[in-house]
Amino acid sequence: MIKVLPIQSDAPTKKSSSPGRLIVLTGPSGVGKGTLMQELLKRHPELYYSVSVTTRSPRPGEINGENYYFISRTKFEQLLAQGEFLEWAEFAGNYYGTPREAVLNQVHSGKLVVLEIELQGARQIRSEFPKALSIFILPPSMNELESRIRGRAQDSEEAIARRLCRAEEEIQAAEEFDVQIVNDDLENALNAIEAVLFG
Ligand SMILES: Nc1ncnc2c1ncn2[C@@H]1O[C@H](COP(=O)(O)OP(=O)(O)OP(=O)(O)O)[C@@H](O)[C@H]1O
Ligand SMILES: Nc1nc2c(ncn2[C@@H]2O[C@H](COP(=O)(O)O)[C@@H](O)[C@H]2O)c(=O)[nH]1
Repeated sequence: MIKVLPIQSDAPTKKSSSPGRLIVLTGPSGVGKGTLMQELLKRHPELYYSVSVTTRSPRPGEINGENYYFISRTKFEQLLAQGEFLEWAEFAGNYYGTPREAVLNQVHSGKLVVLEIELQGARQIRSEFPKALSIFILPPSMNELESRIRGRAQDSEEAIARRLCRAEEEIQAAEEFDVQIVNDDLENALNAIEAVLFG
């Protein structure tokens, strides 16, 4: 089940005259959001990538504080009760959330802040922060999506099935977002994102 925390309705851009802005990068698991994000950060180090909090176990090579802040469910629920998340969701059996304070501070200081998040969180940000720019990343096909998730070789069969099932649902929602980009050729997709962000 997906649950979303209601968040305050004051959009950060209303509090500052700076050009800071929230950018939402969403799309199904395995579509390549993280890969695109890494490349974007290499090309545009001025972007601020919001490191999420999760109760998922780290995958091999993932670093606490860099890929995610990995915490227990009890700790997540405590932070949630304290209103520490800008948005949060339960996805494939784990909690994920965006740290509120760090993100809003960066937006207020004039940064483009990118949230790489799943559908329910993206919807919540869109509804609470109407000036946020939202980009939905689509796979070239469901077969290609499955082979990317399998190729990553970091999820159990059960997790793969859950992610693919959820992906079907998420793709139906693509049109809700400002821009849709197919991540077929990586370079083309990157160029399309850059065009949207920087004109
Ligand atoms: N354009 C592309 N062509 C081929 N393979 C790609 C492309 N983009 C990403 N991949 C590969 O697909 C796999 C999944 O990518 P990635 O982990 O970035 O997806 P994701 O959307 O961030 O997933 P999640 O939301 O589950 O974190 C990786 O092995 C990555 O190398
Ligand atoms: N709503 C949120 N979704 C998030 C956040 N951080 C990551 N995600 C999304 O979760 C799924 C699964 O991620 P994985 O790393 O376990 O493969 C994926 O779609 C991520 O984009 C968050 O803070 N909030």
